[in-house]
Amino acid sequence: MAADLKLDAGLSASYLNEHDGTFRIYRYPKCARADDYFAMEAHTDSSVLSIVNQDDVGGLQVLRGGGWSCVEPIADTLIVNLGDIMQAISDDQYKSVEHRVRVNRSKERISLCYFGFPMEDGVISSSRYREFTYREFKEQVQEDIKLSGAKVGLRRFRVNDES
Ligand SMILES: O=C(O)CCC(=O)C(=O)O
Ligand SMILES: [Fe+2]
Repeated sequence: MAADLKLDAGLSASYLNEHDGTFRIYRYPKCARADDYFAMEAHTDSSVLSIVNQDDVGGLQVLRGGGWSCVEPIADTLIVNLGDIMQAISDDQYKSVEHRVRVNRSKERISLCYFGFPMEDGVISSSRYREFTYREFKEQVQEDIKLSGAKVGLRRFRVNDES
């Protein structure tokens, strides 16, 4: 992808530095009222990319063509989701995928997720968004969640978007 986007070595290192990743383990308990709740509400990741290792229970869904598609578990297979920063550095060529996790009625689900983040103070340059650092992006996301209860994300930084 770095080659496709013609990023030089310096930019590749700043956007996807091997020291700027977070690893999370999730346990989603089973729930009899699986139709009433989401295990994780719809969102995009703030990462460059996210790598998910899900077990065989399923529940991850991605928004595709206006509808939600299930990401069926495939043994020994990782899922790579693109995040907001990849969308920005690719000038919207690659899209940050909206996804959510459904609750399972009878089985708990375990997933292992790795999030690759850019360097905190590396400047993200794009023709579609004003220049920002990942630190700024993260702080803005937190502020929006605090004020309105929801992430606004990249739209905040879009050139010519006052919302
Ligand atoms: O557990 C999963 O499969 C996805 C988790 C996720 O989307 C997230 O942590 O951002
Ligand atoms: Fe996510």
